[in-house]
Amino acid sequence: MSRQNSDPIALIPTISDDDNDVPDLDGPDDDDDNDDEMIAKARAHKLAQATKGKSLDFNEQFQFLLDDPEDKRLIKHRNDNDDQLKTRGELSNIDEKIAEKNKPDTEEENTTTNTIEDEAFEMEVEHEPISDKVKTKESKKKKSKDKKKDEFFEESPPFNPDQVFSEMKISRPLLKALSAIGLHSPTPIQAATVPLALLGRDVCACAVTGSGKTIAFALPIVERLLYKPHQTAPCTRVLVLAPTRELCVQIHQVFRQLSQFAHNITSCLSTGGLDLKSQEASLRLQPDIVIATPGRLIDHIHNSPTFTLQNIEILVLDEADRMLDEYYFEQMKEVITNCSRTRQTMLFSATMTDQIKDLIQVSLNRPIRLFIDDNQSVAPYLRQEFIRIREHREGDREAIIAALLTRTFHDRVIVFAQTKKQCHRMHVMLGLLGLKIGELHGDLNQTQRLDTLRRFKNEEIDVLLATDLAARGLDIENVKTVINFVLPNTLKHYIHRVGRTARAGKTGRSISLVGENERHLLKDILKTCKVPAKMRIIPQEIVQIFRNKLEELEPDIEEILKMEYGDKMLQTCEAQIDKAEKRLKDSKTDASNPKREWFQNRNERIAEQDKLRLDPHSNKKKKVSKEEREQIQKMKSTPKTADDRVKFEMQKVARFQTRQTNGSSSKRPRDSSSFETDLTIDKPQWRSKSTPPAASAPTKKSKR
Ligand SMILES: Nc1ncnc2c1ncn2[C@@H]1O[C@H](COP(=O)(O)OP(=O)(O)OP(=O)(O)O)[C@@H](O)[C@H]1O
Repeated sequence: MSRQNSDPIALIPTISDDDNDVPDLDGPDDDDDNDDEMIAKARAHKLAQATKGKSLDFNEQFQFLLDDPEDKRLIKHRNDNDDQLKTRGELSNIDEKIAEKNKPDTEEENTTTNTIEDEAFEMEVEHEPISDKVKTKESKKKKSKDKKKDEFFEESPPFNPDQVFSEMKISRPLLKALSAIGLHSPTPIQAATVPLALLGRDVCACAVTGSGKTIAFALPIVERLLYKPHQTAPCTRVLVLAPTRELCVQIHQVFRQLSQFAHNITSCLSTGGLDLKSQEASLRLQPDIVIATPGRLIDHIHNSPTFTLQNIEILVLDEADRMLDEYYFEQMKEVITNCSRTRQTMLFSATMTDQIKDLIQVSLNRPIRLFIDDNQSVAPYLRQEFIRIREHREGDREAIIAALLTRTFHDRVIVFAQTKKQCHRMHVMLGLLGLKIGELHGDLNQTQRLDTLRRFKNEEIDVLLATDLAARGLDIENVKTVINFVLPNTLKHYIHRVGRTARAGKTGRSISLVGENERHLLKDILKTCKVPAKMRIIPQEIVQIFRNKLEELEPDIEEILKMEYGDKMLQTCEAQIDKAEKRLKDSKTDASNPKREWFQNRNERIAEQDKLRLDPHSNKKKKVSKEEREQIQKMKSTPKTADDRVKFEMQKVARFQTRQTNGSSSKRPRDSSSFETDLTIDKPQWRSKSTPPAASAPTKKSKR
C-alpha cells in the first residue's frame, strides 16, 4: 500500500482481482500490486466527490451526455462495419481512389476481406472477457503552491456566477441574438469578463477549453459598437487575431450571430488562403471588426492603401499564448506597433504562460487577471484514457488506431497525428478499412481545409485526421472522442488537443497512445488530472489481427499514395505555369500593379524562416554534406515499416522538445527587456495614452 502511495502514477484497478492478463502502465515492477479494494473504494468515493456539483458552470438547459459509450462497445461490430461501408455525401479525389480499391473486383477478393473481418469478429466475441479493459489511474495531486501575487495585474473583482444575460448590462438586440442562439446564462468566464470589458479594461483571461471564451470577448465588443457615434466616418475599430484561418472563420461566425439584430455592425475576415483582392475590397469599406491571422493582416497593412490600424479601439488576441510564442513573435510585434496606442487589449487562452508577461508588461494598461481555471486544466467532463505501447511494439500503433475506430469509436472522432504525412497515410489506410475519413492539415489548400471541416461538422465523415492545425480553438459540436496517435510536444499542446471534446459542459473522451519515450509527458499529464485517468488495454490478439489486416492492405495503400503523389506533382506544375503566366501578364501592366511589400526584407524573412524550422534538413538553402544528402535520400526512399513511421512521428516531437529545452540558438531571447526594447526602439512612448497616435506607422517597408 505504501508503495502504491509513493508511486506517482499508481493504478486503481477497476477489473476483477484475479485477472492476471492486465498489464500495468508502470511496467513489470508494479505488476504485483494487490489491487487493494479499500483504496479503490476510497478513490471511487473521492472521484464521486470531485465530480459532484459541477453543473454550476453551465446553463441548466445544457444536455449532459452521461451515457457511457464504453457499455455499448461490444455491440454489433459487424453491422457497424457494414454501415461504415455505405457511402454518404460527396467523395473527394482520394476517397474516390480508396473507393475504387475497396470495390469488390472479383468474388475471390471480396471473400478474403470478409474472412478477415469474420476472424476479427469471432476473435472478439470468443474472447469477450479479454476485450478492451479500462483501469483507473489516479494522479498524484501536487499541493498547489501559494501563488505569488503578480505585480503587473490587478486582481479581478468578484462576479456573480448565477446571473442570467438579461441581468447584465446588455442591449436588446444582443439579448435577442443570445436567445436566438439558445444561450441564457453566462459561463463563469463570460460573467467575469463582460462587465470589465464593457468598462474598457484590459484583461488577461484564462479558462478551460470549451468554456465560452469567444462570446466572453465578442459580447462586450458588439455591445460597445452598438453605441458607436453615428456621424463619424466609418473606420475599423476592433481587431481580433487568432492563429489559424479556420479559427478566424469560426470567430467571424460568432460575431455575425451576435450582431444579427444590430444592423449597423460590420465585420470582415482577413486570413491567408482566401482571395486577396476581394478581402482588399471588403477592407476598403472599413468594417467595424476585422478578424485576422497575423501574416495576411500585415500584408494588408502594407499593401492596401486605405487600411490602417490607427483607429483600433479594441485588440483581442485569442489563443494569446500561441500568438505570442516564437512563431508569431516578429509578426505580432509589427501588428501591435501599428495599432492605436489608446486601445483596450484583451488576451484569452486556456493555457496562459509566463511568456506573455513580456507583452503584458509593455502593452497592457493596468490589466486585470481573470483566471477562472488554472492554466493546466482540461475540460471538467473529459475522461482521459491512455493506451500503453510497450517497448518494441511501437509498430502496433496504426493497428491500435484501426482497432479503436472500427470496433469501438465509430463516429465524431478526431485523431491527431504529428505529421501531415502520417495523417494522409492514415486517411488512405482507414479509408480502405471502410471508414468515412477526412484530413485537415497544412498541405491542403484552403478550400479543401474548409470543405473537410464542413463535412465533419455535417457528419458526412465520421473521423477527422488532423495535425495540430486543428488543436486550438475549433468548436465542433458533439465531438465524442479525441485520439492521439502519439503524445504531442508539450502538456499545453495536449490540453488544447483533448479540448476539442467535452466542450460546453458535455462529456467527452480522450485516448492517447503512450510509448516508453513519452512517459515523462504522461507523468506531467497525470499530475494535472483532477479526475483519475484510465488505462485502456487492447488484447494483443486483436492488435495482431489488425496488424495482419493492414499488412494485407499495404500494397493498395502504397499504390494510392503513389497515385496521389503523381497527381500532386501535376498540380504543382500546373500551379507554377499559372503563376508564371500571371507574372508575365502583370509585368505588362507593371505600373498599375506595384510589387507587394512586407515588413521584413528578403534576407530577414529567410533568416526568420530558418530560425523557426524544426527540421534543419528541410532548409533547402542550407548547404548539406554529401553524406547527409545520401542519408536523407535513403530515409526518403526506403519503404517504411510501421515502426519507422512511428519513429518519424516521435522524431518531430523530440526536435520540438529539444528546441524548447536548450534552443537558445533558434529561440529568441524572451526576457521582458528584449520585448520591451523591440517594441519601444521605434516608438518610445507607444503605450502612453497622452500621446496622440502617429499619423503613419514607422515601419520598415521593403520589397517582398
Ligand atoms: N453562455 C453559454 N451557455 C451555453 N453554451 C455556451 C455559452 N457560451 C458559449 N457556449 C458554447 O460553448 C462552446 C464553446 O465555446 P468557445 O468555442 O467560445 O470555447 P473556448 O473557451 O473559446 O474554447 P477553446 O479554448 O477551445 O478555444 C460553443 O459551442 C458555444 O456556443
